[in-house]
Amino acid sequence: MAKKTTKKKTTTKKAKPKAKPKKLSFKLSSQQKLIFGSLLIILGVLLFISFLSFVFTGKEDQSVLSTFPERSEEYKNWASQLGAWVSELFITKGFGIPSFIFSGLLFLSGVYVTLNLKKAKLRKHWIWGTLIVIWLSILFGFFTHKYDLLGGTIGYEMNHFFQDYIGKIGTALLLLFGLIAYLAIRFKLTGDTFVTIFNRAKSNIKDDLKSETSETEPTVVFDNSLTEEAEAIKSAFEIPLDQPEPTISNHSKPDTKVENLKMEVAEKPIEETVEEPALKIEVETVEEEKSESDNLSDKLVEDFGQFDPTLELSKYQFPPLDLLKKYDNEGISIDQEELEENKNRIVETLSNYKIGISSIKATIGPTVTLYEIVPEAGIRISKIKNLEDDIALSLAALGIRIIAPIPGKGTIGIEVPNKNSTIVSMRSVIASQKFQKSEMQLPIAFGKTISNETFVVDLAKMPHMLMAGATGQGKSVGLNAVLTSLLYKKHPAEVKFVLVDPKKVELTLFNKIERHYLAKLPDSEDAIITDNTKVINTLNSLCIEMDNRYEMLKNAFCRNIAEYNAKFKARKLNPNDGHAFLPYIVLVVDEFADLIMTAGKEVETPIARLAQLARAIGIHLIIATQRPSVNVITGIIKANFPARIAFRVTSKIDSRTILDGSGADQLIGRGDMLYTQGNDLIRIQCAFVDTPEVEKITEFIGSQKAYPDAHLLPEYVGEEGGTNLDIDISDRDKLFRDAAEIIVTAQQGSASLLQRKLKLGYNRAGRIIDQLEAAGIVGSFEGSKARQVLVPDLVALNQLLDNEKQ
Ligand SMILES: Nc1ncnc2c1ncn2[C@@H]1O[C@H](COP(=O)(O)OP(=O)(O)OP(=O)(O)O)[C@@H](O)[C@H]1O
Repeated sequence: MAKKTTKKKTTTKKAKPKAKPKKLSFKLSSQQKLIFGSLLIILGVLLFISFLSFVFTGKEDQSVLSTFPERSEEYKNWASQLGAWVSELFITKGFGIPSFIFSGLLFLSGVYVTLNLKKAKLRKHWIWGTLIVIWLSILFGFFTHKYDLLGGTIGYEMNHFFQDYIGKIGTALLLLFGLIAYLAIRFKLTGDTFVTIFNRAKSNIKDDLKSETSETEPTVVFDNSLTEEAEAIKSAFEIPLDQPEPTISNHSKPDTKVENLKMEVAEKPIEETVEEPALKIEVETVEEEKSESDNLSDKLVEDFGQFDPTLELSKYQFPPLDLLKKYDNEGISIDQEELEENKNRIVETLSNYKIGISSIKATIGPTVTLYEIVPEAGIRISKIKNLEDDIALSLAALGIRIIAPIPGKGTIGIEVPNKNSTIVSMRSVIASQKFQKSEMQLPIAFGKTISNETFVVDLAKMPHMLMAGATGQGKSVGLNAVLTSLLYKKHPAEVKFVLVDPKKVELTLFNKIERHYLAKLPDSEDAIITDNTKVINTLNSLCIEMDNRYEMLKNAFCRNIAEYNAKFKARKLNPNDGHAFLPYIVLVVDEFADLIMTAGKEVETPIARLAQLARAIGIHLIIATQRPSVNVITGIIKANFPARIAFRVTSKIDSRTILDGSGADQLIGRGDMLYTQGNDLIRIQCAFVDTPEVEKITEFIGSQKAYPDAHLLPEYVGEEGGTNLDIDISDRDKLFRDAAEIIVTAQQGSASLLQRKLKLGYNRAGRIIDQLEAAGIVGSFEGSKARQVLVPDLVALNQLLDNEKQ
């Protein structure tokens, strides 16, 4: 049995690669490459011959060309009818003489295919070759005044086209620009290169001049008919030679003419030093080019670009904003009368308790207005905090919350619900710049804050979220807002959802995007999990996925999924070594209380494990519950879910369970919520997204091309052992003895009793019953009746179990 499980577990790990859909590729064998390559070479040569002969015989063939294909006609072209016809097409009707380049490209393609060289380079040759043909054709067309072989019809016509719009000079300049652009891109020429070339030319000219002067000097020196000036030059040259250390008297002697000449001579060595740096610059550029193509991954990126995970669904279109509804009463309207009335009442109530106010300010939000007051000096904050109920009474309003003091400000806040609340539409938050321009990994647009700002948070940073609220207060709408935000921002390749919906109706709409965005177990039919027993398998499968991902991260020397994916995109990780692009996985559980009630520890343990460890590898949990009681949100779960959202709850205790403080009980419902990520509480009006809107979005996505299947999670074989009665003692469940005691004490052999008492899932309880049957503690299965208990009391049970050990 033990062996069986390990075997199955190893298959589960291997099952992962199955999830990757294979890419379709068209590959030729080596023989096929040789055949295809040589065909291209021959075609290239034939094309060249046809073109060449067309230059000489083209005119003679003109008369018969119109009759093609006529077998009886005689053609002068060396490649006969086809040759003449193709040449006419390329040269006369096409690009003229530059068409020769096409024959060269065809030949080159043959060589590339035969020798199996890099296709990316060949592609470059074709692109550049074609551009050169066009450019040359226009250039030749520039100099001809009628259709001819040089530039072809295209060259001639394009020239006229340009000249009609920008004139002859404009066309010439355009051609020059084409040449410069080509040189700059193809040969990586820069302004510096021209400076270097210019400097080199300059120094060459100077060298020439220098040698010229040195050639003329001897004639001056040794000429017998020396003029006075030449004599002076001679003496000037001679001074340093005769006297290595010239004295001042020597310099003072010569006349001004000699001095001038001396200056010229002295300038020469200075000019020579200027030449050197120009040479140095040249050497440096050469070095740079050499060191570029060392790294394999850089080369791969250069040839194929960065890895694009969205390539398989490259035509995928994100849902447009129009699918979301616009509401009439969206904008905030200021009701001056209401503001004044509330202000007066607040001031009045406080003054009744002898609390003076030095200033008051109002910030109007979509559902609530915040009155910020600064009390007079010497007033205790706790005194105001205790007046919550009195202020609520005087304002005759529900949902009054006092924040004393407002963190980061020296004021006290009193939140009063507006008489007419405005709807925060999903459309308005999705369309906001804050959301659209966010660089977050998993951005969520929740709604608007009290100061009417769009509230966007990153789920990846949270990293898990707990959501609670009494029924009908906006939890499901909140979950839909989260999912909609991600659908508007993330490509199907980047994020996958695991949806658990015990209520069976809340998330069904997302079935339509199963093959785009959902993840499921390999052999399950529906991607959305509604059956509690399947949840346990899925959670355990996510734990395996987590372990697998950690292994991949470890092998890639990465600390988190963002680093890993960046490395994978830069082609630094080889898919043949088991690496793959990792999408984020978001697990959404719509009713957690129900799960805990039916499966207890079996659900709690993997959830806690995922919550503790999964943040780095991109698995994030969102758990919602109607009943935020301590046996649902246990200490271990709470500790690992720093981000909490509370919709309205019915009691202060519930509010404390979810937020570690009161406040959620004072909300007004309909999407009014409090958000905390550890410290401050932020009051937000959740964006409203209705079912028809979600339906439209999922339909829009669902109608597009999808992956062949939902994203498959690793297979998990649970502890369902079947009814094997020879169960080994060592294989027994850890809770076997506890279960036996419960059954014997109650004298009732039912699995549901164990489920309740031990908080077990159905599968595990059933398996323990099987083990109890094998041990002879309970009788065999009797249909709907409970099994018979064969051991009368605990003493007998202890005896039986002790005997087994011997
Ligand atoms: N953000 C919102 N803005 C305006 N109205 C809202 C908002 N959220 C919820 N509502 C209103 O409250 C109703 C109930 O919301 P929702 O179905 O989300 O509650 P729930 O907490 O999921 O309830 P249950 O637990 O019973 O499913 C909605 O039909 C809608 O009319």
